[in-house]
Amino acid sequence: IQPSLRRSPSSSSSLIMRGGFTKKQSGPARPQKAKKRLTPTSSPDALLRDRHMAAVRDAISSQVPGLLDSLDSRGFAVCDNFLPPDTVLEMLKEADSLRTRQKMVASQSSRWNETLGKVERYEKRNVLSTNIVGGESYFDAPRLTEYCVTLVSSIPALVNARFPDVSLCERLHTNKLAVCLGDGSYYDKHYDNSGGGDLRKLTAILYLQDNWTPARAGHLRMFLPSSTNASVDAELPYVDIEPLGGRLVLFWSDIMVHSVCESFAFSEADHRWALTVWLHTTDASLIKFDDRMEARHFPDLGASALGLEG
Ligand SMILES: O=C(O)CCC(=O)C(=O)O
Ligand SMILES: [Fe+2]
Repeated sequence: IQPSLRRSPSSSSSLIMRGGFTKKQSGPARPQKAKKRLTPTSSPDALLRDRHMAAVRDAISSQVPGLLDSLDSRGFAVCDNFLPPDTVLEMLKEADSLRTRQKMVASQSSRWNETLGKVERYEKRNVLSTNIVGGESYFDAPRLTEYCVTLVSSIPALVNARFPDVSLCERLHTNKLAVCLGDGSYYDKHYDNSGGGDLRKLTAILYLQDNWTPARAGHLRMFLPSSTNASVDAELPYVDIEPLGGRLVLFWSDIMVHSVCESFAFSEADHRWALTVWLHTTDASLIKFDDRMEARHFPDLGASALGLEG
């Protein structure tokens, strides 16, 4: 069975970018050179860049090791105040300026169309997104770009040391900055890894919205891997995670089913912002497919795919 047929809807992130940038481009240095550049220079831009990357690196080295136990036992981990509030606010301002400058587009996803018998693309209602690409676009969103680059250069070593069957790549990643504009916007249940050669292995989401309140809702609903002896009809257990600004959520892209609950915005300040970085594995054979979980969460899809392929 083609895994790609069995994964729907999946989140979209077609663009693969390198962790670092080439010399010609104006973004931050390649990871291995970043240290050298931390020495103060006279350029205010370079100082801001180095300070921000150092803050993200510090957050990773101090927080991520403590998240690995939870990642191991539950498939996901949550870290509050991953970055200092003023850093998150700076990133939020940058993100919102991408929105107001109309650099974000209607976010797409894919789902199984039973009638057509194929996976179809569709626009998520009231959700805009963009990819952070660096290079010439670095100055559109310098702090967001530096955040993505630093994650991909610093997280893999920590995760790989703990999980030998993960092999995260320190160079390639995909990312997405997304904003839910409210009015009940939501994401259907999905796996991030959409199969068919998708190398995404670890999802890291940083929420940016300020002063979240329960009325805004928009929880990330994380379905828990069920025990092997649970009956097929048993309730699917889940945890609802509030999208609090500064909160980092890590989970396995290939095995964790999740959705985003309806969110509401009473003003533009209430928009729900998420910056997602997907870390890739270097070895496609390490992507896991749990047929049982897929059948339980997507029974129609599983039957269709089986029918098609069989
Ligand atoms: O924003 C979130 O909480 C999750 C988003 C998500 O599931 C995705 O982009 O694939
Ligand atoms: Fe997702």
